[in-house]
Amino acid sequence: MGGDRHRLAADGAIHVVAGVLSDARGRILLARRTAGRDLAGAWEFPGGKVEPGETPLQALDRELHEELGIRIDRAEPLIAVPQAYPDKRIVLDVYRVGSFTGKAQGLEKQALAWAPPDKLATYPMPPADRPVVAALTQASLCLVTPEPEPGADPDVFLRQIDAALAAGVTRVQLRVRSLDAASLRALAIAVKQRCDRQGAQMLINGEMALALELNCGLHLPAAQLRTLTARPLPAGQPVAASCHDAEELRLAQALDLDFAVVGPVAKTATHPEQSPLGWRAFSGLREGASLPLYAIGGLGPADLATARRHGAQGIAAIRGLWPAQPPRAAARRR
Ligand SMILES: Nc1nc2c([nH]c(=O)n2[C@@H]2O[C@H](COP(=O)(O)OP(=O)(O)OP(=O)(O)O)[C@@H](O)[C@H]2O)c(=O)[nH]1
Ligand SMILES: [Mg+2]
Repeated sequence: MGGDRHRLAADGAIHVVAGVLSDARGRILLARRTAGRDLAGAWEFPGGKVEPGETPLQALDRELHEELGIRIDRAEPLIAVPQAYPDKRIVLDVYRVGSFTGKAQGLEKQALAWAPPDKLATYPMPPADRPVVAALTQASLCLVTPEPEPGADPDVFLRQIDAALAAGVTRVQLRVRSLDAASLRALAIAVKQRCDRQGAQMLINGEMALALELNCGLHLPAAQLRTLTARPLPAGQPVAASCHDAEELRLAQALDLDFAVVGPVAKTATHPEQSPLGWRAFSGLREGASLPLYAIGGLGPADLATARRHGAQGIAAIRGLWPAQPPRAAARRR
């Protein structure tokens, strides 16, 4: 609710707040937009437009009180998604409501549903909500592996993978161009085993045949993305792409890819020749797409909150997520 008065963000976008409410079983509350409003029939996170003079949390508390009859005790920022619709631009500013008082009811005749997180993606939702669902259900840290040192013992590389997984990485893009086919295949099998063991997801960069053989994901460099006319793997296997501009993002979305990695956001040691996008341009790209994005380029786990504020579901990094020192082999530890 909220009538016609609403607050515009500094760049002219409509500021919308929405809440993620969970029940004791971890299910998440969705509300169905009623007939006669924009995006009628779509499922959404309850909320609405911020009014002049309100803070985002005051607006969220008011909206959830009007729409559901509850009051917020505690809420934390989850992700803010800039999104361009045909008739307007919004920023969907989503909060995880840690605790609330009252029992949620559909006070505006809207249907409500408590959805298990793994079922969220099956509800038809507005485009701005897709990155929100990704932020709730997918990896926030995506490691892109550095090239193995020439001639180095592959075990050192694998121990570093283990350390990165132990530190919280749950998605790994194996990006290796310097090895011959047999060594790459052996390394990919070993990395996949480690990811499987830790419940992490592996995508291999550029190697479609290996992705099929190992039943893992595929990450497309932008040049390879541009050669495709259809999604290269079945729906169960994730496919992602590196994108640098709106056209590559459109293509990734048209091919129904699962996510894109966009950057470089900041200056990065591994690609010093590329000039950085900056967060403002990242948000501009975010606004025109609805697939989940990872921000990459000079970032680390400490940048996750900033990335989420600009609509990234997570950060991807080589150096930022790679253990600085190869951990010693277990056998040599005393
Ligand atoms: N509440 C909410 N709005 C969303 C979501 N996703 C999304 O694109 N929107 C868009 O954000 C805009 C504001 O939402 P709203 O219609 O709930 O605003 P409101 O409660 O103040 O009601 P109003 O229709 O009386 O102005 C709509 O254009 C809506 O389509 C979402 O998950 N939750
Ligand atoms: Mg509303």
